[in-house]
Amino acid sequence: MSMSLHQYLAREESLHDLDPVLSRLIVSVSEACKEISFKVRNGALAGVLGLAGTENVQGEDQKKLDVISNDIFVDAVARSGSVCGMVSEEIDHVMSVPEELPLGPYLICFDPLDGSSNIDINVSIGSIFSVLPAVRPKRVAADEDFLMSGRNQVAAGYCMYGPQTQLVLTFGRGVVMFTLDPTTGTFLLTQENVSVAREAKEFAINCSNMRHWEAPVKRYIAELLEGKTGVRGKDFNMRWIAAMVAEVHRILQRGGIFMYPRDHRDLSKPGKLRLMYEANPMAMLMENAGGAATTGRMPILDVVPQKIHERVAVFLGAADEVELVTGYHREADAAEAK
Ligand SMILES: O=P(O)(O)OC[C@H]1O[C@](O)(COP(=O)(O)O)[C@@H](O)[C@@H]1O
Ligand SMILES: [Mg+2]
Ligand SMILES: [Mg+2]
Repeated sequence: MSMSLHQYLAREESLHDLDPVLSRLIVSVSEACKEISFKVRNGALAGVLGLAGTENVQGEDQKKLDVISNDIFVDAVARSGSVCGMVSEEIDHVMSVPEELPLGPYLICFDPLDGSSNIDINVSIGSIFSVLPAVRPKRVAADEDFLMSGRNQVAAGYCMYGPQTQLVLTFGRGVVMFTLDPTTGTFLLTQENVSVAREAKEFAINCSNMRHWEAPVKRYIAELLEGKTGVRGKDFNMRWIAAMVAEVHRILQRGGIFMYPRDHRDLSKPGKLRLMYEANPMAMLMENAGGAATTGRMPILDVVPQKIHERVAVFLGAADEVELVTGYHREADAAEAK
């Protein structure tokens, strides 16, 4: 009989002094994910497909499920009594906890629904979360409270709504996976010690942006595409699910590298993905699974954000591949500096 999420958290509390308040936050997140999962499963029957008719702070069209998932997350987390501030992809400002609810010592950042373009086509989507310590817990949270590097994360994870609903979690002591038992509504531990091999034979990148990439990315991908006949001397396969959660999940299960590089279209945007609720939690999971995660120039977890919705270039997965493409950036930058 597998261990439930509650039993796992109790074990962590006794073995590793996991803060019970942090446990409670994770339980609240898991409850939010369960509720989102039920809505996703029912799709059109629950009236959750299609556009909401609004835009988020990133100027993206919000889907109904983006808005619904955000509301579910905000409500569950605020009521947990474990946080004193929330940042969501869908809300431009930092959210404080309402007066009538208790405050806790943590901050949470989340992407309530990742892979939005997959919602209406019944392909895997997910939710991503990152937990930070609040330096000074206070009733009115401010942007500055959140502006610390991802190294400070005390927990991170995602929930994937695919053929199965799976919750993947790290407290900085390895990566564990839970699968939602749909008959009992319980998350059960299905994998411990998740690890990513150093080598890879699969890569994921949106090749339609190739003409906009920087030279080191073009070089790296060209070499992968040359396969056995090129400098790499082996063939690589390619995948693109268009949901970071699903790409990361595949890498945690069978290896590979995922990339969303910056490009030359809008130099004010250092990438598409957002640091605080997409890149940081996935980077913490990768490093805890023995993989790596960089911006092409530095470890993602060392980036100190200037703003809560900051974007960043992402290269994550198999350590050897991430090191190689990061080295290509280093070489290109050094040549340019000469
Ligand atoms: O449109 P593209 O280039 O395929 O981008 C897909 C990427 O955008 C994202 O969907 C962005 O996340 P949101 O859906 O939360 O905005 C990533 O999950 C994914 O990797
Ligand atoms: Mg996302
Ligand atoms: Mg999203």
